[in-house]
Amino acid sequence: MTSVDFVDAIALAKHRQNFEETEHTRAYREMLAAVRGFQNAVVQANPSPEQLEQMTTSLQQMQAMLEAQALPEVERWYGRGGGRDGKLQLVTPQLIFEEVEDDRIHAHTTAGEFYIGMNGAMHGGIVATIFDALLGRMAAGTQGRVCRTAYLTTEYKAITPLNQRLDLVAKVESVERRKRFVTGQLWHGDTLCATADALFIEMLPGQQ
Ligand SMILES: CCCCCCCC/C=C\CCCCCCCC(=O)SCCNC(=O)CCNC(=O)[C@H](O)C(C)(C)COP(=O)(O)OP(=O)(O)OC[C@H]1O[C@@H](n2cnc3c(N)ncnc32)[C@H](O)[C@@H]1OP(=O)(O)O
Repeated sequence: MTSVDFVDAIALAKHRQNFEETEHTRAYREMLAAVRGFQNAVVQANPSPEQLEQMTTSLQQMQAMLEAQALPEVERWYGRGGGRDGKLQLVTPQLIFEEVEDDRIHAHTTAGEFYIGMNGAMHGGIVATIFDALLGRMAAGTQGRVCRTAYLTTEYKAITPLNQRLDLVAKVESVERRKRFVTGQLWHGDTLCATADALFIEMLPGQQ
């Protein structure tokens, strides 16, 4: 099968749900953790000209190595492995799922410096991205329903800190036909930093 066969979102999701945790994929997870560490370090340093030259050369070499092995989406490990430790992805800080029920999720995360907005606060787009991932997972529920975001509204109530545990709560408020209305909260201790409400639509066979 090629990526062209997977214009159908349900078929693609179903195929990608079969993900085996092996030593090899654990090593991939570790590599992604190293990339996160690198991202955090790279935003914090002003390297010397020599260090920059060395870094650029090494990075270009690694990029070429990976480009030579690029695969269609359907075959990639990236974006899969959605267990307690969340998916293998880099677009949000790692989400750790503590409890996943069909109408409620408790999760937590800690965002490194890479996700900075300004003055120690998390970037607002990242807060919204965390909610998209969390509420998308909520819409999927325990059945793994394949849904897409129709809208997502985020309210920023207090600065979301970096490098500190953040607690995430998601809830299904109501369900009408293919529509799932879901809400989310992002807490730092007793401080409610952000809230979201969203509508997710369950995909029909044949939809992308
Ligand atoms: C056993 C364990 C298993 C575990 C499994 C784990 C699985 C984990 C899975 C995942 C976790 C992570 C998940 C991440 C999630 C990320 C998701 C994204 O970011 S998706 C990218 C961004 N979103 C888009 O690109 C969508 C673009 N929009 C569209 O494609 C369409 O508009 C779509 C599909 C959303 C709806 O189109 P239509 O043609 O299918 O449906 P129509 O008829 O238009 O709408 C259906 C109903 O919804 C309402 N509706 C649609 N959009 C609305 C809106 N914006 N506001 C209000 N109502 C809306 C309509 O009025 C209609 O309502 P009425 O049933 O008639 O009452």
